[in-house]
Amino acid sequence: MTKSGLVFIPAPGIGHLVSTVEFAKLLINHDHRLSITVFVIKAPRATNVDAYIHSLTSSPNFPKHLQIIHLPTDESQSAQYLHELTQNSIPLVRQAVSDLVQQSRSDPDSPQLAAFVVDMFCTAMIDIADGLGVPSVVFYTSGAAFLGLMLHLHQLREQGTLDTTSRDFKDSGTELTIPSFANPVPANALPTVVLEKQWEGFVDEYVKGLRKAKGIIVNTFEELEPHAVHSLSEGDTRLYPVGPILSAKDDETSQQGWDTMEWLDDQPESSVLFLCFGSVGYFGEDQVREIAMALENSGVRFLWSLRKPPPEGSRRPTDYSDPAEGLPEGFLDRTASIGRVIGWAPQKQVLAHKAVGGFVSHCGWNSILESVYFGVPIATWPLYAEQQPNAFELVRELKMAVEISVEYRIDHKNGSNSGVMSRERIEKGIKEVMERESETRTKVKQMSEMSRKALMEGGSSYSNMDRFIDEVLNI
Ligand SMILES: O=c1ccn([C@@H]2O[C@H](COP(=O)(O)OP(=O)(O)O[C@H]3O[C@H](CO)[C@@H](O)[C@H](O)[C@H]3O)[C@@H](O)[C@H]2O)c(=O)[nH]1
Repeated sequence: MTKSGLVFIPAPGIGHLVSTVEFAKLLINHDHRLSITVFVIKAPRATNVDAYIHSLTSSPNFPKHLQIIHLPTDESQSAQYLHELTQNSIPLVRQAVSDLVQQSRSDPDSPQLAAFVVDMFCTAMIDIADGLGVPSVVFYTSGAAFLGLMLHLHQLREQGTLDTTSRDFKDSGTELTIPSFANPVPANALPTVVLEKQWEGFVDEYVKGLRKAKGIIVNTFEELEPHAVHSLSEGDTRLYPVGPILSAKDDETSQQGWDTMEWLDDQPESSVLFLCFGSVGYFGEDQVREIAMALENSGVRFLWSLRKPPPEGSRRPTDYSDPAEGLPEGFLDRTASIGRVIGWAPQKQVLAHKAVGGFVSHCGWNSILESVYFGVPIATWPLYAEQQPNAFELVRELKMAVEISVEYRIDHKNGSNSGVMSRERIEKGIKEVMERESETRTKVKQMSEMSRKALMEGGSSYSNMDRFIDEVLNI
């Protein structure tokens, strides 16, 4: 039988790539009539992407009808932001898709192109699908509440009823009613892109792109965000919540990773706090000192993924060859019996380990889903992108996290941030999230069970995957 071919286009960036590829794997296993080609757009010097693709494709479990095509990268290009990289890649994707179509025309047994699944930052590629007469859906790597927020604010902006970019808006104390949130959202918990004029064009294009798609597949599950999913489904958005989609647990792990896991094996159950700030999160010297002091003063066991600020001209932090370089003098010696400082962490394995009892996170959506799946409560510390509304949703809406902050933000491009978070505030969050018995912990544990059920046959996400195949692919 000829298979239906899907073209997947994840945005550059490991957070986007991993969840998109995992969705492709899930979908192929879900329905054997499908074949998927993933086109990988890579940022210059993103070596973590190379390592990931290598470990993925060399795994014996790599599905037969999944193909990964690495598009050539111009290592000298200066584009750093997702939308710039994506724009620059349009001609490459157009060519690669055209080659694929040629191939299927010359071989009637090869998969026939049925649809595009494009990342939320790659909606510019929808035009390529339109040209070929196939439908496109968006793969949304963030949550439903944030999706609703962007759609709603854009609508208000178009109607001319709200300008969130005026100078004093963020600190005005205004609270907004947004249908995908059950509680009013304070202005200072909105993402930077809707607060600053310079992003207006980007947001406009982003939302219009989402509206062009035939539907939106969201990496969430109905039980996690019932209010948001309901509010979006009531509107005219065709929504497919199919998550939580996490990357496989048996990823290749570095020697440092193995040492870390061995160290965790020796720690008491639920005793270790994990601190990790995503693929591009990092702090300056002053902030690192405050975190170190908070950890030392709290006396809590910890595993800290500390990244070195990027070299000039790059946005990607690197690992210290010796973490002592970035830390206050003597810190490592004083905390040797209770803590470890590492670079890039094997995050999923860490969160899955029974010794880990709390997570200080920047609230990237994948980190949230991983912590929910493994039942580890978060202390929220957003940095950039949509992490402020994510943190707000976790703390105030879902009551599944404790707050270090929901409004903190860093803009490395402009060199601005919300100041240095004090050691006292960090220590308070640490102690709260590590409480052995709390409503937050109970809720997260319950949601962890629900997240697993959602993916099983008959579960909400499983059924939504069927609905996507029926409604979009018509097979
Ligand atoms: O030391 C590390 C750091 C990260 N990760 C993994 O990398 C991914 C990080 O993803 P995420 O938590 O979503 O954070 P970002 O990398 O910051 O992701 C970007 O993309 C997300 C999805 O759209 C957004 O929610 C974020 O705000 C945006 O910054 C997760 O799978 C982590 O397990 C590691 O394995 N080790």
